[in-house]
Amino acid sequence: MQDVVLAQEGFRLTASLTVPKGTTAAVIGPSGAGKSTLVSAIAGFFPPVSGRILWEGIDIGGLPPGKRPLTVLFQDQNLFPHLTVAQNLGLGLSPRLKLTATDHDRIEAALARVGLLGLGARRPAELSGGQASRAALARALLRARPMLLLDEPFAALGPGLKAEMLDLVAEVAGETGATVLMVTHDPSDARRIAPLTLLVADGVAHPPVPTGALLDDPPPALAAYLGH
Ligand SMILES: Nc1ncnc2c1ncn2[C@@H]1O[C@H](COP(=O)(O)OP(=O)(O)OP(=O)(O)O)[C@@H](O)[C@H]1O
Repeated sequence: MQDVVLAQEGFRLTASLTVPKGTTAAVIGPSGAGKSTLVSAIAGFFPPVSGRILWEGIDIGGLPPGKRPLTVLFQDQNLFPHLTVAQNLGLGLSPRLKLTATDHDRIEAALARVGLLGLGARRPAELSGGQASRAALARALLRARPMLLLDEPFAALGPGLKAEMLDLVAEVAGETGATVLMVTHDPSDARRIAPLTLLVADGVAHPPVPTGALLDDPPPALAAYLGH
């Protein structure tokens, strides 16, 4: 992000930073600091006032969300309620759901990977919150875009399940070489899978720094947020 300025009423955030390709970076900072806004801007849902957003040196700022080289996972509203779970996953492969036999096999494999084998025929309303999160993650995995943006998609899960999902993200990101940006309120999420962390506080999205060092010796804005 080059000299990016994001603003809405009473709120302004600047970002000049680079996330190294293929790494996982956590995004942490106080509530209302602008973490979700930052992710929305990268995903193309929130236009910056100024500045450029580049992927591999190419300005993606003019592209609509669906054309950007990324998948974004939010806490809610990831699944279409009128489609089955399998069809929702299918959207990760073909936006018009023109699916081949191979596609169906891949969908089954993705469901198995997130522990949802046999639930493909259900509608999202017939899943628990945790199962819905896993289905959304499975679709993101099938989409296999170079960048994965996570805006607390696992916040509603219990600690064990959340850890499992994080590990799955790390595993798949490792396999595919994806660059991951993960908004979280839980420093242990960052320690678990993100070598780098990007602090959003006081109107600035700071460049990513090594997670352990940042959390062990936090600057004042982060220390206050962490309750140190
Ligand atoms: N639709 C909106 N209209 C006006 N202001 C908004 C809107 N959405 C968010 N804001 C404001 O923008 C700022 C950044 O919000 P954002 O959701 O990005 O913060 P956040 O760091 O993700 O917070 P949290 O950790 O609580 O989710 C906040 O001051 C918020 O009040």
